[in-house]
Amino acid sequence: GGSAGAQGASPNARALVAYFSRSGNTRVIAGQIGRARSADVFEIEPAEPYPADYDETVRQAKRETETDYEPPLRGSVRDIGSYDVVFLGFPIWGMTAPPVIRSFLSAHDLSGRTIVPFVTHGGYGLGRSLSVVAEHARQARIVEGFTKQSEQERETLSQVTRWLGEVRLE
Ligand SMILES: Cc1cc2nc3c(=O)[nH]c(=O)nc-3n(C[C@H](O)[C@H](O)[C@H](O)COP(=O)(O)O)c2cc1C
Repeated sequence: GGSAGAQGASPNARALVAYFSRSGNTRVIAGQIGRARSADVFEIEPAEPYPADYDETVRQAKRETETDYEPPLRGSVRDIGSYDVVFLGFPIWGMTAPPVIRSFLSAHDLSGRTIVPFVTHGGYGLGRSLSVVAEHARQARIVEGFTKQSEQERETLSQVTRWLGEVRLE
């Protein structure tokens, strides 16, 4: 509805939390928003899951971003038009939004809706991500969101690998 949409994230607006997360940092924030605002929560997932291996995922994501590929989604939001506000969460992948975020925005008409981005990154900032969101949701209003520097899976993995090389079993 137009008037509720114009109020942005007012308490009466019907809100959806839609997020993508690989290692869980963004998922924690999504859950908190969902509980605090009694909002529906939708996890954006590719139809074909990314590899468990981190480096393979980095390579695949790089390829997909370079070719503007929009991976098919596992599911979509029923009746997206019933939401006034969409809290849209994702991690930064290769200095931009992950490919599935472009898929999500292409598959859901957010005209006249308010998008509130929440973004986690490993220390290199938001990159191009917010312009990519704007380019794929041209008729939506995008308001200032939330950003947090979070754990890097790569760093955790290398610490664990180092430790496993030294662990004393007796
Ligand atoms: C494929 C991939 C690419 C990444 N690229 C970046 C990057 O360009 N800049 C950055 O700051 N962090 C980068 N990161 C780190 C994540 O943005 C960061 O750890 C984020 O909090 C992960 O969120 P998640 O736990 O919700 O998946 C990357 C992580 C992955 C898996």
